[in-house]
Amino acid sequence: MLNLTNLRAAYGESEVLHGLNLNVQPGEIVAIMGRNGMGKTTLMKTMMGIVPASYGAVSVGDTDVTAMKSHKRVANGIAYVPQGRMIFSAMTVQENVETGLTVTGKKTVPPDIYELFPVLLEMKGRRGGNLSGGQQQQLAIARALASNPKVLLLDEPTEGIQPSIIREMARTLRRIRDERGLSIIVSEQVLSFALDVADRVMVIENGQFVHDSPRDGIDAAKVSKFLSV
Ligand SMILES: Nc1ncnc2c1ncn2[C@@H]1O[C@H](COP(=O)(O)OP(=O)(O)OP(=O)(O)O)[C@@H](O)[C@H]1O
Repeated sequence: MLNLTNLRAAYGESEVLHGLNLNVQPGEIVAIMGRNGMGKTTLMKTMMGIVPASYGAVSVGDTDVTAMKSHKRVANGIAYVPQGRMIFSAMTVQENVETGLTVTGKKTVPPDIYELFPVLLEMKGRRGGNLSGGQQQQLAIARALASNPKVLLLDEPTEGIQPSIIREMARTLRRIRDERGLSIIVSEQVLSFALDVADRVMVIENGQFVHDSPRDGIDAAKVSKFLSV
């Protein structure tokens, strides 16, 4: 569903992604793990078209999106929950979710989105900035789902979230995958969350994938070693 081919990206002269290859199947959840500064956010931004690829390709299904601006990528089925969530704090919960509808031409939020996140329905008139961290994360996921994506990208969704909510988030993401059949790519530093949520775990180090393992039978100690400083 999502394919990266020899993907490279740089900030000025400094190359950060050194030729990444990845093939994510429809309905597959892939966790990309790595320490701070290893390139996870840059990879997310390059898939989303916020950072341009300097070489290689990003495609969704049969569509090559490498040359497309971000909003066109959204229209082609990629949705993004950025690190730090980037909720519009002065807008209401409902207005935040509605911003995700733009590419669909719909005017109202489909009820199944609020079914996934009942707390957002309760709070739909509240300002986004008044929600807790966990609720804001739900809002950011709801907003991303409003564009009806084929591929959902989440950049370190557990950052600043309590452990009990993190477990719930893993369950919700699997439910979203089961109900909608979409593919999910999540960048992460918390191994327990990655093992809860993902079908496959990759490790990125200095802009290269250094480990790729199915969740079942994974050598968790080895992955953990990559993550320790
Ligand atoms: N805007 C930028 N300009 C120049 N260099 C950058 C920029 N953003 C990131 N970098 C560098 O690119 C490398 C990868 O950073 P990136 O943010 O992708 O890592 P990360 O794995 O997401 O880390 P974190 O977990 O801290 O978000 C780092 O060396 C970082 O200093």
